Formats: sequence, structure tokens, C-alpha cells
Amino acid sequence: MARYSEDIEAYDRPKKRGTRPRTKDRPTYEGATEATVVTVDRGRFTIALTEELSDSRQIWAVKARPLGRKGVVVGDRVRVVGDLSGSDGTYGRIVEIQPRKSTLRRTVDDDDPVERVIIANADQLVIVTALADPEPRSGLIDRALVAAYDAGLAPLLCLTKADLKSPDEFLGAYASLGVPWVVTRRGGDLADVREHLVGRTSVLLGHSGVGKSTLVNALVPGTDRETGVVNAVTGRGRHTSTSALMLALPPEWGQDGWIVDTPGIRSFGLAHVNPDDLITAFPDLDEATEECPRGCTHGTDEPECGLDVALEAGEIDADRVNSFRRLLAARSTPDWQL
Ligand SMILES: Nc1nc2c(ncn2[C@@H]2O[C@H](COP(=O)(O)OP(=O)(O)OP(=O)(O)O)[C@@H](O)[C@H]2O)c(=O)[nH]1
Ligand SMILES: [Zn+2]
Repeated sequence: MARYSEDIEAYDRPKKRGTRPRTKDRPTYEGATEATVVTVDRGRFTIALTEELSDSRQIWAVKARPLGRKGVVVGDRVRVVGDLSGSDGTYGRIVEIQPRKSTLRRTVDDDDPVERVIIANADQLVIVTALADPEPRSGLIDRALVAAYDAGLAPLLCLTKADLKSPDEFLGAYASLGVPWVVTRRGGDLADVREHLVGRTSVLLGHSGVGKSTLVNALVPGTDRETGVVNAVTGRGRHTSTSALMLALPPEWGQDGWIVDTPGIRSFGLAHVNPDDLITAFPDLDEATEECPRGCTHGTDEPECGLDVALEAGEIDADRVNSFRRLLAARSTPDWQL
């Protein structure tokens, strides 16, 4: 063990230029500990030591030099070395990022083609929308659905404030997409929501006022999202940044799972989303686009789109085509925050 940490030390702090070992000599970090990145704050990471997920032991970590400019984002499964005791002034060093099973990306701006991964390894995107006060914004919901389908995350509509308005009318507009949904109301129980959260990592997305903080606080007691204090972070983890934050589901739920709160994520540029990737979320339509002319975006203005051919032949469902095209159009409408 001692020899091993000396290796890391030697590697991390080369005495002078040119003494850095070549790739083949790099340490293999055998025995490094697995952890999950729960939040990012100005180059410093809070990581949860995975084996101790249920008691949520969390420590600081920084990126070790061998990672170079590789991005580490919330949700990343990483391997860490160094002092993992969590005592004052100590921090682990992230030496490796495990391959990601999913990446939720955004384009910073629809005009800016730079793609950024914001959350890694999520399974589900929970689109939190109030049924009233504020009114649902279908453009935003559609954009979130595009982001989910593109990232390969299962979408879930979480409709809050059902005490103010029935969800029936709203759900009509989403029926043909087949998106699963749950409803919450003031004072109502959250059994339904819980059922959709256990065993997975869910990203919660919603614009201001929809009741997302209320929901997060009710789901994970002890998390005061309003004031930004995260009790789970061993007293030292005042969470002041607007980074996404992963919260472990309470151990008493009996199953692991995480929710990722996204307070700072108010815009969701989708310029990177390719129509051909989006249509894979519509397996019933996908085949019809095989005969499309090259570069066809499958939109309503495409003269020879295979979707129209298949529609005319009665091979596909018009509602589904309309829904797909609605999402396609939402991709390039103005931003998440209107
Ligand atoms: N009637 C009703 N009001 C609710 C419900 N959930 C939340 N609210 C209220 O809606 C308002 C906004 O709730 P928040 O939880 O702060 O909303 P948020 O989405 O986190 O919004 P920001 O904090 O601005 O990001 C508060 O006054 C809540 O009390 C609900 O189910 N029914
Ligand atoms: Zn087409």
C-alpha cells in the first residue's frame, strides 16, 4: 500500500518537465476506491463512496493530474486514491472515470454548437410540471422529452399541484407519446413517485415555481434545497453552487437509487440533437424513414419524407407522426427559459 501511494505521488508531482512517465509506465491504481460524483463546485468535487451509499459518506475530491482535461461531471462513477477519511483538510484524488452508460447533454445555446455533458449515468428524466400555477408549458416539456430521448433516458412526467387542477386535459396531449406519468398534490402521498424512483438514477428537471424543491424535500427529508444546505454532506458540504446535486434515496425505502436535482439548469440547448437519433425513440416510425432522401430531417416541410409515404399507405399512426414532428420542432424553438 505504501509503495503504491508513493507511485501515485511520484506521478502526480513530476519534479520537472519531461520526467513524466510514459503511458505504459503509468500506475494502474489497483485498489483505488469506487465512488460517485454527487456535485461539482469550481473544480472541486464531492464524491460519495459507493460502498457506503446508504449512509452517504461523502468527501471532497479533486481531479488527479493524469486525467488531464477530461471532464468529470455529476453522476460519474470514478475511482479515487489518497486520503478518503473525510477528515478536515483531506481530499481524495480522482484517477479514473468509468465508462458512462448515459450522458445528458446540452448545447450551451442553440447557436453555440459546443456540446457539454451535464449529468452522467442517469436512467430517467423526471420532467416536473405543475398542472396549474404556473400553467404547463408544452414547449418546455417537449424540449425536455427531446433531451431525454436523445440521451437514452426514460422520461417520466411528474405533474404537481393536482389539488389545483385535474391532469386529464394535460394528459390527452401526451397520450400518443406513451410517456409514463405520476401526479402529486399538496399533502398527498408520494408512494407512486417513489415506485418510479427506486433502483434508478433520476434527474429532476422543472422550471421555477412548479414545486420541484417541495418535492425533493418531501422525498429526501433532511435536504433543505431552498437554503442549499445538504445535511448528508458531513457538515462541511454547504452547497452554494448551482451545480446539479445527487441525493441518495433514503435508506428506509429499502432500495438504492438517486435523484439528481438541477437547480441551475434553466436552459437546455438542443442544437446537438440529430433527427435520426430522435426517431430511434419512435421504433414504430423509424423504419419508415429508411427510404428518406439523404439529409431528410423528417419534418413537415420535407417533400419526400418516408413518414409521409408511410402515412399515406396507412402503415403508421398519424398521432405518432404528429407527436414526433412536434418534438422535432421543439428542438429548434427558443430556449428552455422563455
Ligand atoms: N397547491 C399546491 N402548491 C404547491 C404544491 N407543491 C408546491 N406548491 C407551492 O408552489 C410554490 C413553489 O414551490 P417550490 O417547491 O418552491 O417550487 P420550485 O419548482 O422549487 O421553484 P424554485 O424554488 O423557484 O426553483 C410554493 O409556494 C409551494 O408551496 C402542490 O402540490 N400544490
Ligand atoms: Zn424523412
